[in-house]
Amino acid sequence: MTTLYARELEIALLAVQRAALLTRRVFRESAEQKGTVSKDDASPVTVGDFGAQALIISALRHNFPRDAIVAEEEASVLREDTRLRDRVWGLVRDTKLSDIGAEGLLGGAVPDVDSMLHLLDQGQSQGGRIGRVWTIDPIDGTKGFLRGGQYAVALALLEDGDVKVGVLGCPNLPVDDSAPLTENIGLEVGNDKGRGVLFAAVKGEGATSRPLGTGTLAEGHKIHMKPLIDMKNACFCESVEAGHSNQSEAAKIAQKLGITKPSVRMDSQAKYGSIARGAGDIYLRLPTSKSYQEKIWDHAAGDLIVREAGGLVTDTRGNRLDFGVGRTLASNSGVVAAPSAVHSQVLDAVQEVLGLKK
Ligand SMILES: Nc1ncnc2c1ncn2[C@@H]1O[C@H](COP(=O)(O)O)[C@@H](O)[C@H]1OP(=O)(O)O
Ligand SMILES: [Mg+2]
Ligand SMILES: [Mg+2]
Ligand SMILES: [Mg+2]
Repeated sequence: MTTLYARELEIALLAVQRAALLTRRVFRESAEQKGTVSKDDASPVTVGDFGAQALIISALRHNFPRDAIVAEEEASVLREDTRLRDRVWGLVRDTKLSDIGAEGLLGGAVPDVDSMLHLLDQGQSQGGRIGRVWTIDPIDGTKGFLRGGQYAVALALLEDGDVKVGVLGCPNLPVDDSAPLTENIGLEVGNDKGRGVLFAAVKGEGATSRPLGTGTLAEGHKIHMKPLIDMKNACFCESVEAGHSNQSEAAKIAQKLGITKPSVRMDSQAKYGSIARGAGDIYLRLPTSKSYQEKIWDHAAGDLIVREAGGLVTDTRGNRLDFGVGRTLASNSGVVAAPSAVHSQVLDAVQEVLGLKK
């Protein structure tokens, strides 16, 4: 039974559920209809990212008005492009939870388009090691979202730099925790049957999974990483995008560990959720450049969910991910997530291949 952070967890689950309803509507549209624009760093953002972020911030502002928010997106593009703005507004205005009580807990509808733009800009906190900070990735794995594959709606609460609550909504993962891990690219659009899962964790209270539906929240059930008895049967997950994680180094590490199965490539923090429920075993994220700093919203929820399911998450140097240094994981490099019992063995192989051994 959840005792600490019960209210934060409930609001986070409902906020992610509502945002995921919005993203699902956009997911069904063709690539052109997703309203994709390119950001300054050349990464894509869609009407789904903007709409989901506005809904989540609205729920947080209603319930926790004093907390800081670190979110990926902001409204400047929408202030210039009124057509895009109006499409986002249409989605935000029309997306509600069917459970009226739950919708009320989130504070109900965003009143108008200007409030929506104002909400979208409320995620620019610099983060840091003091106080309560929510971090939001409204669509994690936008490239997967555009490709018709995996993506996640991610929300986490940090307190003094430590992750206390994490929720991941994965609309395209199988509901069934024991379903085999597949790449799921080019999913049949409009057929959500058997798909959609909400992962959650509270520090010290374990990790759960439940169906991500449209109605009243289902009860969560505990999930655990799979005990890895024989490394050669391990299933490891990595990014689809070769630019996000070094796939050739990952292959060398797998070989060193004696892993015989090919890696499963999927976008987003769906990888963290998948290993937390034992559908996969190991998640490696290996830097492709010295200059890229991982963002806290790309890892906070997944990090806690994996650790609460019996895993260990470090960077390639063996340090825990430090969410207290700002909007990025500036003091970390890459990610190594594995069941606690084998993490040091995996880290050893990672460090040998990357030449990090002293
Ligand atoms: N060079 C990079 N290295 C690692 N991750 C990156 C890089 N560029 C973008 N990302 C981020 O990786 C995340 C997706 O990871 P994955 O490939 O595992 O699904 C996205 O949030 C994406 O950010 P963005 O949202 O700005 O596109
Ligand atoms: Mg992301
Ligand atoms: Mg994103
Ligand atoms: Mg992005």
